[in-house]
Amino acid sequence: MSLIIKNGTVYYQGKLTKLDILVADGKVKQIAPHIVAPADSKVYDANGQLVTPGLVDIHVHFRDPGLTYKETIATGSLAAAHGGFTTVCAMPNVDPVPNTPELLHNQIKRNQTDGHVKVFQYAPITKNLTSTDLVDAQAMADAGAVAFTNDGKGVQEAGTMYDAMKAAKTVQKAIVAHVEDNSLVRGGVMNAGPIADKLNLPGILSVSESAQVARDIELAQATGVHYHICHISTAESIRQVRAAKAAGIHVTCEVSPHHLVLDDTMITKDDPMMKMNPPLRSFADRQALIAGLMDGTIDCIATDHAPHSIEEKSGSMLTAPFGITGSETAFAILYTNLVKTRIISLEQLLAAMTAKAAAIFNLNAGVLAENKAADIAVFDLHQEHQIQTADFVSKGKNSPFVNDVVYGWPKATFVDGQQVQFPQLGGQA
Ligand SMILES: NC(=O)N[C@@H](CC(=O)O)C(=O)O
Ligand SMILES: [Zn+2]
Ligand SMILES: [Zn+2]
Repeated sequence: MSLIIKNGTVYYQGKLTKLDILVADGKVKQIAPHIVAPADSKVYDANGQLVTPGLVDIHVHFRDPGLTYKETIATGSLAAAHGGFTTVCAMPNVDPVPNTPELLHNQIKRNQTDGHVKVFQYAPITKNLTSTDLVDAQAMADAGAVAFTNDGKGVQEAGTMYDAMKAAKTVQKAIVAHVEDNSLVRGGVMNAGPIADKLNLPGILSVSESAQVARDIELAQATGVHYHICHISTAESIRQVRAAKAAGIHVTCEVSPHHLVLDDTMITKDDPMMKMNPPLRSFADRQALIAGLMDGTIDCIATDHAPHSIEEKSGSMLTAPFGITGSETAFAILYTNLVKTRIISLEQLLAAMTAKAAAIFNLNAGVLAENKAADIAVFDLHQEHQIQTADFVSKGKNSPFVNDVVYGWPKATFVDGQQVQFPQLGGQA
């Protein structure tokens, strides 16, 4: 049976246009104004709504296996779909870490069987993420790794990073870096500066990120690897990426929604929901991130969806784990805070969450086109929505955006032409 998504404002070929989309056999068959639907078609009326390619998130944590009380592949991928994402890349900081091609292969199979969206899998750079023992890059690439990352931990030694980059370059995969020099973190729980001082909380120096960015850009130039920076957060890091790109070094980077809309001036008390790694930086850093997104220094937006239990995220920032959820709130938070306020255009936001995100690893996603998979998301830009923890299908309720009033709440998500159902919410309106 075919499906027709009618009367939506469709993000197609970089523009927003009133179009219909005809779907059959899981694929987009036609995109045009006023399509006459085959008689037996199901009709989804998207009148007044935004219709986009399924969003692409190259940075999520599913905690499965090992920490499934926080999230599973099933719940995390359902949360992704609930946020309008149809393609994600899952981080390897699970337990056990997929250190071997066998474990990675098994993880990829489980992503396919349990996933409600298309889940690509990262391999670690080094065994158990903290050792200096490199994984077998060729075997991991053959097993299907999308790229290599130790996300959650910085690679501390330049020599380890250099060897990892050489190996990744040989198998034509990217090194995806959580940039953090442990010797500059100093037990901090939020950004170092006047706000941390006022709250009497230990600060994380912003050079803990940018010093390693500087090192890695040098190493990327020397090895020729594709070097991708996770959740970039400081003005100094942005300045270095901008210069590296101008010099023709193959560097890309992502920014998380929370670093674009929150900064440390908004931390008014010891609040674990405001604790994430990297920390919310200064107002000036946040302005530099927005400028970097606008001028293309930042390639894409990725949520860093990092679910934790409510018990873990209660109490003090001194003891709570780093990380917040992001899949379900990303689009609405960014639309409300950056597009409705006319800081960036809707087209810019959508490019950074679809085609530009997919392009980083050449994923076949993020673009609506005839004969491509019918991975589609629908958002309501007009209706107000107050975010509630009860909205979340993720096991993680650790969001600093609860109670925020937003626009752009997701209405429907289609994966290969099938509308994803959200049983915990009793289906979506
Ligand atoms: N971002 C976070 O604060 N936490 C992430 C790890 C990471 O992305 O570095 C996690 O796995 O919880
Ligand atoms: Zn990280
Ligand atoms: Zn992460």
